[in-house]
Amino acid sequence: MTRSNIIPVPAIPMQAGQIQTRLIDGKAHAARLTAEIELEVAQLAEKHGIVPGLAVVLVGNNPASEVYVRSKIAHTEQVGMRSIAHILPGSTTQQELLSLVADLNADPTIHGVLVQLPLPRGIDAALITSAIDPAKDVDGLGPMNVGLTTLGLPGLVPCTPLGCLLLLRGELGSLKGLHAVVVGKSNLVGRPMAQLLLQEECTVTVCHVATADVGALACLADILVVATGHKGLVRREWIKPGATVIDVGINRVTTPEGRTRLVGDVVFDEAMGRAGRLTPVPGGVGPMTIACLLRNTLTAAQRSLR
Ligand SMILES: Nc1nc(=O)c2c([nH]1)NC[C@@H]1CN(c3ccc(C(=O)N[C@@H](CCC(=O)O)C(=O)O)cc3)C=[N+]21
Repeated sequence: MTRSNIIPVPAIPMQAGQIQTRLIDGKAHAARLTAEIELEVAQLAEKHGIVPGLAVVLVGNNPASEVYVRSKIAHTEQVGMRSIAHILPGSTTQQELLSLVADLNADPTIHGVLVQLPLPRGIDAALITSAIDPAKDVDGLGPMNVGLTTLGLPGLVPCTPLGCLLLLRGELGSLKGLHAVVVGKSNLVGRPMAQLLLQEECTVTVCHVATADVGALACLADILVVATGHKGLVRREWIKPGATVIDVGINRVTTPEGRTRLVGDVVFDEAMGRAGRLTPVPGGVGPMTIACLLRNTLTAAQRSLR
């Protein structure tokens, strides 16, 4: 028997157990951002008589989407902007949706257009996002804004990745030279996130569903951004001791008591004491997504003056 069999060598360095994980307070970061936005909205009204208008389009009845849309509308009004909800039945055709988007594009009182995803079967999401005027594409998901973001040029940046970036900058300052691992390659989060981190001069690794050993790459990350929608994916061993972990996952689970609650993609209890900083779910990325939507709507309204 070798010595290591008698005295078990801990898989984790001893100090790792002593790490004090700092929770990243997304609500507090979002509140600061929102206060700035509120001020600029007031200035825009005073100097130019403009009230930023956001149109939120929801097709079909997805209970989770309805909650987000209500929340978006409430926040928009809190900062003094106007929001217009278009709630359409699940039977809406692609043509009907395209024609609504065309009307919103032509409406000078609307500065931002957001079509909530996912869309019902039979509607091509890429076609719809492409139809939104790039100047009003506050989700930043259309080809023009995706291109601008990728080139590092000023356009409209997708809200969730922008929110994650602002959290990272706020917590860490410069991200230059850090190794960022992004898990997930969705158009909504993973891909734009990787582009923004590249812009910050991070070394970026993108892992996805076909990656052979995600854990082996994840544990090299100084910054680990997880956006897969798989609860329990990220275990303790996947996290480099002291790393900053951004959990974008939102998964609804039912507790043994029959209540529903939200969990992320990271096993929270295992990340505590291992990560240096960690975003909770809820209260992490979610509030920043909403704040960034308001930021983008304000930006679109400000640019409409030029
Ligand atoms: N075109 C489009 N743009 C989106 O930005 C978009 C979308 N489609 N489809 C769905 C996802 C999801 N999403 C969230 C926004 C806020 C919270 C949020 O505020 N979450 C709170 C908790 C909310 C709760 O308790 O249910 C939190 O994490 O603290 C969550 C999720 C935007 N999305």
